[in-house]
Amino acid sequence: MSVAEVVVDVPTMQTNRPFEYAIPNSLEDVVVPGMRVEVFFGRGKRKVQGFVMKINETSSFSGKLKPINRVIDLRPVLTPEMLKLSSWLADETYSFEISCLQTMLPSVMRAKYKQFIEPVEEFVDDQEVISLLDGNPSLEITPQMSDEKLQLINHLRRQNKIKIEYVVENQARQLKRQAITTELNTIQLHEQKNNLRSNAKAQFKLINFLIDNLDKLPIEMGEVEGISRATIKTAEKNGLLKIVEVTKRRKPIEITPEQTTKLNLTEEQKSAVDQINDSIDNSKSDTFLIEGVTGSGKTEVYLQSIERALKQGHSALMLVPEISLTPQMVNRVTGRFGDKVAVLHSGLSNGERYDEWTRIENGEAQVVVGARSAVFAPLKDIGLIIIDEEHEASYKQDDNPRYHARNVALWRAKQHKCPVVLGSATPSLESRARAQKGVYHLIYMKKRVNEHPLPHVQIIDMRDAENSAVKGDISPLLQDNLYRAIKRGEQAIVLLNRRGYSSFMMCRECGFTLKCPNCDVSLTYHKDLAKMKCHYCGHDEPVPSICPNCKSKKIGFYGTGTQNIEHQLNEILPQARVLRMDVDTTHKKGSHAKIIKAFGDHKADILLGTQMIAKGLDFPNVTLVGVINADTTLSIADYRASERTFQLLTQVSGRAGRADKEGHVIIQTFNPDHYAIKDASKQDYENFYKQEMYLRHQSNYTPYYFTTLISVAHKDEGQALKQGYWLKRQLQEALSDHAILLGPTPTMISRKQNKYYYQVIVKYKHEPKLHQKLLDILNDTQADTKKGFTIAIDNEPQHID
Ligand SMILES: Nc1ncnc2c1ncn2[C@@H]1O[C@H](COP(=O)(O)OP(=O)(O)OP(=O)(O)O)[C@@H](O)[C@H]1O
Ligand SMILES: [Zn+2]
Ligand SMILES: [Zn+2]
Repeated sequence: MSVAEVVVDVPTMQTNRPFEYAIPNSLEDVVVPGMRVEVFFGRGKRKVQGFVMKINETSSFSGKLKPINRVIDLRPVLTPEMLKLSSWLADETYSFEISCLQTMLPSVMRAKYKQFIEPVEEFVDDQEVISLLDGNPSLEITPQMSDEKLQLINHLRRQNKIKIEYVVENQARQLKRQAITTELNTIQLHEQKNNLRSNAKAQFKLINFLIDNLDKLPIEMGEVEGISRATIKTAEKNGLLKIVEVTKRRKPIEITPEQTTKLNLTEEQKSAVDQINDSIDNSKSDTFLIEGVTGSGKTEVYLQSIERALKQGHSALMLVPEISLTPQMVNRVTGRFGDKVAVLHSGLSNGERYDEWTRIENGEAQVVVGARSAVFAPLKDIGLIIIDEEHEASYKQDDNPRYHARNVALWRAKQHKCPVVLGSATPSLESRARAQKGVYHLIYMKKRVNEHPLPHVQIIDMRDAENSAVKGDISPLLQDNLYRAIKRGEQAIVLLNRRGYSSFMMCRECGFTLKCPNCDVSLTYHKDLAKMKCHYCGHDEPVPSICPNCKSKKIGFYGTGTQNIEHQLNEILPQARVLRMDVDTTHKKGSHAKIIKAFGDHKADILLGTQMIAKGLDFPNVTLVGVINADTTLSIADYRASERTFQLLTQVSGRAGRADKEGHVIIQTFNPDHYAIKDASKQDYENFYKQEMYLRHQSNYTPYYFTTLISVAHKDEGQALKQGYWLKRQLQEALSDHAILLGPTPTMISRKQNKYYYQVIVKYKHEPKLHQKLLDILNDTQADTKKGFTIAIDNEPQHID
């Protein structure tokens, strides 16, 4: 009798290891690693889900093992590589292995779903298949199914005669769409048309539509434009057409872009591609850091390296920040590799994501483009992993497991013996420092493609009399340049690093600001709702007309939002067409892509937006970039404030003058002498790197020190603080004198969701005992005496608030 090692879905420290279960004889062939099973867990008869990690011939346990109750999946949902990765990830991120396993699953398999068996096309007439399906087109798999039947299913699946499909319950219906078709031919349709009464205009139009599209039928109802449902129904009654159900193929790439071919590489591009290809050819897991100025053509380097990997029979994975997953970027990749590409991002429905996942898993798609979680794509034999805009904070997940996609990519590259390419115009200090030490290979791309010059950048001091005298936030110089760019028929991008109409309300009489009663953060005015809203917990309340504190009427908005700037632009340049892109205009699915397309088609002159417009966009007609308030990111309470400011300004400046016309950038600031702003204006990453490294060294920050942030939370503030001190004492025991321990301090937003948060920060260089100590602390917080507390451990936090 074989034994399965199962990680159960009980996220506690005590259960954070595999448990042994007997595989009943009837399931002997069915159970394989990577499948989910149902088992009884604990003393009570509690049914839980678990992942089969391993199968052994014998057990190390002397007593009687409980048997596996039933299998949940009839095929493995995780590859052996993913199983191995989960153990490493759990350790690396101080998470439970079960959380890591769940994270790697496509979301459809975490939701409520049904499993169906369908025949593989060539085997529709196979006798065994027919008898299994009982003559039906598909068969639902239920928990009541007999083991014999499961074995037969498994047998047929291994022979590739049937396939198993997952369908999310509430989406199952969406898979079927109504469509129209007809049994009449062209001649018969023309006859019908001639028989119509002269006033039957709608029917006339419908018949014409059928005649024109005869070869495309059946056509989904939704795609029949300008013809009402009633018209279709009437036609159906008259025998003109039939309404049928069709299965909608959920494919996220709707427009097939034009096929593109290799560009002739520049010297710098060629040198980069050669180095990467050499590693691909020799199966070396090297890490390259491409430090390439904006517009230096990094994407072409990625594409030609991917091509090499494919040519060698490998697959390739390309990660981009969620916000850069625009049709522009996706088209560049699909334009080159067509159907071989699968795209994964959060805008997909569960069904779409499942379809893409399946195409990757069965080898149909060999190139994956996706945001952070695509790093878990079940690709086999990876030949190259690319991380574009490698400095982006969004590659780190904010909740458990707090993994960094870069680290996961490096782990996978070792398994697959393939290179990793990190690319950015503004690399993270960590990566750049690693390249300095020779851990990564540094590749410079210092010139823009075709010798296009970098944009000319002007810094505007907003403290100057001329600028402070203007009503509003747009300096005379920026106004003038916007006017002239538009007059020349060119386009401009205006960046404002804020959200909402005005960020918060303040009384100019007593200084009172309106705050969230739960969260201790300022409430934000939302014009669409005409309400004040909390960005953390969603609390909202009406806009006050008098100060709740001193009853003065001088309470008003403070700060500026994109809607306000849009209003100002409309006043100053009434002839300019402005497109606004921020959280409010992009929350609907697909709206982000629509705005970018409209701007690309020159349906607007100015693209105004928050930091989401700063990266990756490539519009040849944009010659002017304006930054309204460069200082916002400088004032965030985080040691990375300068780095973030430099990155943002360099990236957004890089949107100007990417093609034949020269670019011009105007940065408005109250801190014109700050090095982050000055270096960004020269696109001088190397100088910024030197200065910032010096300051990090002075104050013992990353990359000179490692950082771990541990936070505790409790409903009672006193309890949270007490726990913070307990945490500190625990850590002190394990750490040497060289480590730096900060806190406990309340976090800036100390009352998120009605809980008080206290945090302790450890800065260290070499502390061999720290890792185990943190695991022990996690273990201790599971004790009954610690009920009501939550603890979070964040290795190398991306922001500290
Ligand atoms: N070898 C080449 N010949 C001609 N045009 C090229 C070549 N390589 C790239 N380009 C074009 O140059 C432009 C800029 O390239 P790309 O967008 O890849 O730059 P990038 O390095 O990714 O910049 P950013 O960091 O700003 O996103 C694109 O329009 C691209 O099509
Ligand atoms: Zn709140
Ligand atoms: Zn007041």
